[in-house]
Amino acid sequence: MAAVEGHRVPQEALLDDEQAMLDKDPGGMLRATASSGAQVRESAALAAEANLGLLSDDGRPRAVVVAGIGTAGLTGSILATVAGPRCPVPVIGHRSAGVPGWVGAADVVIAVSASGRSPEALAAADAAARRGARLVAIGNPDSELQAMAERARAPFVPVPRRAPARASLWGLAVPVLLAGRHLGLVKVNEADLAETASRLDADAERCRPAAESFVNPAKSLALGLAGSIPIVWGSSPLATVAARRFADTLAANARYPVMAGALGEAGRGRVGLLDGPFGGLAESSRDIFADPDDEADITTRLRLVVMRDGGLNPEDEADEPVAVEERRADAVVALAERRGVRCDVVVAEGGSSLERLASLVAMPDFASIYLAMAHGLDPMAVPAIDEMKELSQPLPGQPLPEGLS
Ligand SMILES: O=P(O)(O)OC[C@H]1O[C@](O)(CO)[C@@H](O)[C@@H]1O
Repeated sequence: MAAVEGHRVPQEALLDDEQAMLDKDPGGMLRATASSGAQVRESAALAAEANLGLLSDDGRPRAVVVAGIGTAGLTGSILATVAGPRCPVPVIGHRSAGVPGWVGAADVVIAVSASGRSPEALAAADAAARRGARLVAIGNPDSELQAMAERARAPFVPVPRRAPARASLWGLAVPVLLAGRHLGLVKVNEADLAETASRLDADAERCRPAAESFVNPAKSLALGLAGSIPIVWGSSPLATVAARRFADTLAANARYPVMAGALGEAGRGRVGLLDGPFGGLAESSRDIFADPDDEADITTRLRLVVMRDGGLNPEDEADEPVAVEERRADAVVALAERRGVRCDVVVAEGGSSLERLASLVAMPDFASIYLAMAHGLDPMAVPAIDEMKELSQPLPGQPLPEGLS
């Protein structure tokens, strides 16, 4: 096994030392995350140059499949949530190789891969072309994905790969949304994109490494979560996408086990965790006078993060009124308080769904990086992912996914 470096017990002081943090980030994860606003602008310009208009030539599709894995796969959830509950066409995220069996000429496949070479996205592009579905591909220029799109005479949006996929979310998501706009699924306009980019810039400024913990919401969220098991619940479908994103970055960057999901669903089952050995039971038996540095006294505790949406306005066309979501969010905060389970609330802001999503994603993205740093972990290099890829390579002679050779 590769040697794993870092400190099991988080070291708060590390987050006050800007140089130590930058030393722990040789790949530039903080810088890449701070470029989110620039990614929105750049990808909007790149998408405008790609021939996405081709997508609208054949009218509204029967269904749209967004194919890709990891962060690329999350762009499908973003398209679905920004399209909202009244979207006239099903938007389906497909996170394994190829496309669902029913996909045919009436459908659109959006194949997304930051590297332009994930087997999942390549197999989807190949399957879409063979089945006569309309295809659009998004990813690294001069990649296998671009070559496949060209062979299929499909539009390709070349998103330069400057960082790992998880720090390229906005660069990948914007072309997916703009493809969705050409298909009549979303109404994202230029002002929404500009405001989203500005918000991402402003959050990067608030969360910059030089800003100390008491004025830096990402550092204080990271320190709050340090040593706990985070549970992240979203109050609405949009907030749930942000909750899942936070679970992804906490796992990949900080290597924390996280539970994330929709608060509505959690309220019918998983909310029981608040009563259990890591929730209320841990809190009621905790010795508040114990020395926090005494390892024998460290109790693993839950920490709840509630992503609150609040909706754009109370007349939102959702099937569930905003007031119901709001009451549920208040309820879970009250439940946590009654049991002594610590809780953070992140509240969405902004005038469009996209900007609101950005407001729930940006600060927690930084928090996941600071949490990695508090443990002395390089947030970018994840040896387990490389080892996993290496060990799961197909053996010589074993079949590859459909369409790949
Ligand atoms: O976007 P890509 O390059 O297809 O990669 C898919 C996923 O695979 C990883 O690179 C891990 O191998 C993730 O970081 C990423 O989200």
